Amino acid sequence: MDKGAVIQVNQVSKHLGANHAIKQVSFQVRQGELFGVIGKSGAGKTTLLELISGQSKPDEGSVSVLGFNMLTDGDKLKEHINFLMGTTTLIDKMTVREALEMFQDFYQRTIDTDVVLKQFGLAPYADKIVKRLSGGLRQRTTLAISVVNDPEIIFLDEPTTGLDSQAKREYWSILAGLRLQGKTIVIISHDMTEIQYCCDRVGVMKEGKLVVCDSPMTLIEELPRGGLTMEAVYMEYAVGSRGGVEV
Ligand SMILES: Nc1ncnc2c1ncn2[C@@H]1O[C@H](COP(=O)(O)OP(=O)(O)OP(=O)(O)O)[C@@H](O)[C@H]1O
Repeated sequence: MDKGAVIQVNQVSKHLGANHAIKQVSFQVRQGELFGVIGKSGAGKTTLLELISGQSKPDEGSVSVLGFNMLTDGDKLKEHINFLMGTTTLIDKMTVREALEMFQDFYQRTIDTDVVLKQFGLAPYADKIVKRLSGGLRQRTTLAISVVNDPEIIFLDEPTTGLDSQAKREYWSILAGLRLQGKTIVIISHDMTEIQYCCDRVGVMKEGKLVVCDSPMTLIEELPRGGLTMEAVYMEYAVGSRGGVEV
């Protein structure tokens, strides 16, 4: 693993039924990075996140996270990472505090509930039922859950989908705070504006391949046909004909 890399993915492939969902993907994520994964629906983003967070195993290739080999040391890694899916259904009927406490039980190392509530501005809502909160506060609750074990790496699958602009801004400002604490964050998003302004680097997926991976600014500046935004990068690599380029 390169110095500074906390995630190292080497030539990873994964089949899901008849689908070749991930095709020889290689990349690294460095310590403290906010790393975005983008691509069309079905491109393989969630499957990739599941592979690097230890939720599933590759058919070929290797994944090393924080120096742990995911094939042999997945259980040891659990304490050091957290994986947040988009849904809040599981915690809908609980209070915010109950939800945090339930997830704390999964880990040996945990942060005090009141500290987490305060950090995420959730103290006034601690005894409210999650389902009755606004979308922004619900997503803030799920993000708070994702730090209960003080993880070094957090994986987020489309956490801001459905949020209004203000709630998105609040969400990303909390992510920026977590990054300042040195946490590494890998996030899937369909919102090219938030990807452009908030991520350190972005990987673009197309049909199971990682077709390009760099900082948003570099990707924009090096667009072969020009363009000023991540939207143009998305159209070029995730949708357009350059989607077959290997990195
Ligand atoms: N359990 C499964 N069995 C068979 N094929 C699957 C399974 N889960 C996903 N796939 C297929 O694997 C491919 C990658 O799916 P994946 O969910 O990773 O895409 P995605 O980029 O996350 O899409 P979205 O943006 O819609 O969430 C798709 O073609 C999908 O239909």
